[in-house]
Amino acid sequence: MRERLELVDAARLVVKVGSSSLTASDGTLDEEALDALVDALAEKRRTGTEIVLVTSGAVAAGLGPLRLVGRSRIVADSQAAASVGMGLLIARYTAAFGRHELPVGQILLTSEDTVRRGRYRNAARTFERLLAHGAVPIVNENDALVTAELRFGDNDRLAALVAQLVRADALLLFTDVDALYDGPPSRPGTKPISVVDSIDELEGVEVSGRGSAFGTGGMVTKLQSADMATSSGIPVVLTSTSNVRAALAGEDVGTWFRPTRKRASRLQVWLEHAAQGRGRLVLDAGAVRAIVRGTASLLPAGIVGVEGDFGPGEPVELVDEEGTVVARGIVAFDSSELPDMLGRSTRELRERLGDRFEREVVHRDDLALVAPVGREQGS
Ligand SMILES: Nc1ncnc2c1ncn2[C@@H]1O[C@H](COP(=O)(O)OP(=O)(O)O)[C@@H](O)[C@H]1O
Ligand SMILES: N[C@@H](CCC(=O)OP(=O)(O)O)C(=O)O
Repeated sequence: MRERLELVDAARLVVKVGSSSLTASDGTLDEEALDALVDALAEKRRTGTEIVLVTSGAVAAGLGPLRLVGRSRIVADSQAAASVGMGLLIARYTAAFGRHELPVGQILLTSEDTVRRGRYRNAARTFERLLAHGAVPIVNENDALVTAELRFGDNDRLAALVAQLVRADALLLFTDVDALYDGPPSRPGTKPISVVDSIDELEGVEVSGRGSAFGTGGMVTKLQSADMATSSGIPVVLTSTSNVRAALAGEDVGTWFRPTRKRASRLQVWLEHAAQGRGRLVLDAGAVRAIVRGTASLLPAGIVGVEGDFGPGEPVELVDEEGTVVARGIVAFDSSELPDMLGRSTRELRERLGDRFEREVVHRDDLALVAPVGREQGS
């Protein structure tokens, strides 16, 4: 398939490998599998493609040394295992990439690092510097410290966020099945799906949670990840870890998820997929229509209510009068300034309050539509 050849000379790829691919049947870290993966990635790196690796396996790798049998149900035990296991994992990756003279940099993320704009930008900067210095960033969730409320829990969606953050050309999800199947692969007669144009077309395809004792999230979170990436213009390959070389070479292995939208700016991607509004602006029906059309900025005249406490430069949700979130955007005014401005024209505001008030409340470059309406945008 010609479109897959994009992978041959891609500038930047995000590769995610699941616990099931890095764990031997006795529950210990499968060093041979890890070395084989690194050899293939290093070879790709030599051809000029930058690689960011999102790796799972910290919890699984830490269970053995702590003599915790199977996956403990106690969260604190998993966190202790992750702390021990992440050290082992990174040591192994450092040695394996070291054989190819490639330094690695460890990045442990929490959802807070993506929700806050300053931290998102900071993370993006660190990735850029690591890549500029020729290092391979190795990413996992900061399992040892993250609380239940702030947890991604699975690395599939984390990998999609990282792909957006570093503006990758493609996201590759490596797991223990060779493709997405039209039903649980263990069921006789199920068939692999080679191309997905849109996640919506998978209605009726049965996907389930984790497939092995070591994975988290199973195919459900992989499809969520593919949806996040493709809706921001990033194609996704899903296949087994044994197909790494073939996938990187653009061969027809596994499942290829086509991008469903054009590439958006980093700010727009952040607003749509990661940001959390600090407050809400309630829009009248005319303003909602103008925003959904995708060409208008939000002016004070179209706002009928303000909720929350926020300052200029912070993300807010734009909601219709029923409370449905239509878009998220960066607001230009403080929440205390807005009530006096509502429903007024910008000219009237300039005359009453001064030049600073003759401007958009949210500029159209600083806003992103939110699904389901947003799905139609820019496609
Ligand atoms: N429709 C499906 N197609 C393919 N795999 C599926 C499907 N539904 C469930 N699965 C399961 O998803 C598993 C992969 O997810 P998971 O165990 O979380 O792996 P990883 O550790 O790589 O993230 C597979 O082993 C497979 O059994
Ligand atoms: N962050 C956890 C892995 C979570 C996870 O998503 O696992 P998996 O489904 O195997 O990719 C760890 O390193 O053990």
